[in-house]
Amino acid sequence: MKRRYAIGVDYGTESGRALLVDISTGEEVATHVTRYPHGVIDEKLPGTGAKLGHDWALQHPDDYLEVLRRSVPAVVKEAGIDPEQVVGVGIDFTACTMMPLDEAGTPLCMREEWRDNPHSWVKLWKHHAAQDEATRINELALERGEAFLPRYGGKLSSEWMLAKAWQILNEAPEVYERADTFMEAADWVVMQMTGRLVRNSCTAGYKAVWHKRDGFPSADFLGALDPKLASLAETKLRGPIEALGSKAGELSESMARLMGLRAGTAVAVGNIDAHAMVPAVGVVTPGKLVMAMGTSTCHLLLSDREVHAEGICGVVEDGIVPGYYGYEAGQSAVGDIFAWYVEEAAPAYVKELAAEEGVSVHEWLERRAAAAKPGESGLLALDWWNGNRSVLMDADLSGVVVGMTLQTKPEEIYRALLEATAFGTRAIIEAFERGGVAVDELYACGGLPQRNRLLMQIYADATGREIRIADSTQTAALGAAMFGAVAAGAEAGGFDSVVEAAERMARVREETFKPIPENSAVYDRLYKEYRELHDYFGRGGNDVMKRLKAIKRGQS
Ligand SMILES: Nc1ncnc2c1ncn2[C@@H]1O[C@H](COP(=O)(O)OP(=O)(O)O)[C@@H](O)[C@H]1O
Ligand SMILES: O=C(CO)[C@H](O)[C@H](O)COP(=O)(O)O
Repeated sequence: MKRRYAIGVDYGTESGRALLVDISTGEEVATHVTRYPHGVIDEKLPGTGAKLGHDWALQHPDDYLEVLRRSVPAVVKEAGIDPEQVVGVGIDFTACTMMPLDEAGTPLCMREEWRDNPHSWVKLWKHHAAQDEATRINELALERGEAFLPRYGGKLSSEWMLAKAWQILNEAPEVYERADTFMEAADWVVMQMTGRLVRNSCTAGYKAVWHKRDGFPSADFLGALDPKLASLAETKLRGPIEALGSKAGELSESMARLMGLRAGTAVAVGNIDAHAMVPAVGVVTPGKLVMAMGTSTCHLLLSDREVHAEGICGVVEDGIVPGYYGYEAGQSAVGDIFAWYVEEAAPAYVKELAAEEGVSVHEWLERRAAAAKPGESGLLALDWWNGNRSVLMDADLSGVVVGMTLQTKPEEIYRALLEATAFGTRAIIEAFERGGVAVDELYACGGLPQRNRLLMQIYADATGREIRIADSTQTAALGAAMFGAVAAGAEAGGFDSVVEAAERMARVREETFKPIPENSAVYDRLYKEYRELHDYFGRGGNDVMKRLKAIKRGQS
């Protein structure tokens, strides 16, 4: 019998990548990355050059199609296979990455008359300019005792659909009026491939506050925010919501030509990047916390019970693996904090030495930082360079490094930043456990674990837990490919469930990172200090971060 393959397309923050996988072994046969031509649009609008506000982050929808045009044919060509052998395609995406569409499904920013309006563009997950709306949503939901609020740890994020849609209404009512629908980019790309408007239960559940039985927040609640929002759920968020693993449809003739595949190939409903990684590391049962570590980190956990606890970004039934409650928590910047240091703060001499030694600045700093012991630098940092989205859920919080002196070295600051993110993860694990959701094992995947060994050792030491690492460097794309194979179903050469797909296709490395007891002892002490700083700056002990942001925005 001919070998059978599935293609997963992973849409990250800066680029999209396609992965062609043999579905009976999980072998990753070919991969291709396309950087988004417009990247992250956070300073000025393409074309007009109009300046964007603080905390804005947009994208260009055609960049997503560019990934299908370039990367999909490239993996088929590299593998030298017949497109007939590809049984299914799945995609995963950053989320909530949303856009307004017209009746034909065209993003408003792709229409001449709307492209000058920044609100017509795709709002990327890390667009944080809707914090005012998020704060008001949370205040009203708390006041009214809305049942959905506890499922999201007591606070909805400014990154999510309601806050972003409301920001459009507040700042560009004409765009809000003109939008026929608001869609997640994941669903829009699936709609381009299949011609069907199908929303996926994962982004709907985690990012648009949709519940399997209760649906979206009520018209009464939405209308109390603003009467114009009352019909949001049944109008601009309308459309069938289908469970992960479902087939959204089949590849249309025109898209099949563009992607170099067979028309009629099964296409899975979209998924969130981090959530797709869970079955891809073989996690299909409770108690195993999967850390999807890249630009940001998402923490994902399955459980057979629903509890409501601080620190949980969302709990969604069937939201990750059917049959379980899926929990999400997360840190809105991790790799992005290290990138900030390397690009904006590391001194020129570090960059020169790294270049002389032929290593990246990250590697140079990691090597130096690894030579020190925990606590030796006298530094402690908070990991809020892009706000806090678990436990405190507040995009207006910012970064801190305490303990700097004239002797402080760049590699010490770099290490303190790595440690800060590990402490942020420990705070999340403790919040899960306080809430009654067990965390027995840790799994790490995403771009960071295989790039930075010191980081993984620090995580093991700071959490006191052994960490298993994904074997794939493309875990999200592998997970998306699995869902593509499930969308095809066993009859068409795929699988009938994601559990079956995981048995065949998932892999973790033999080597694990184990905590070193003497390091853990020091980190226990540093973590105690971290908690003090965390509560002081994050729970109202000193709101200096918010006041500084207000001054920066020119508010009184
Ligand atoms: N050696 C390294 N150590 C720590 N961070 C790194 C290293 N190399 C790259 N990074 C960070 O990894 C992040 C990208 O992670 P990746 O998983 O590839 O992307 P994404 O999250 O967008 O899918 C960037 O923020 C970058 O700063
Ligand atoms: O919110 C998220 C998932 O719920 C992700 O953090 C977001 O999609 C960005 O992912 P990445 O760090 O891989 O670019």
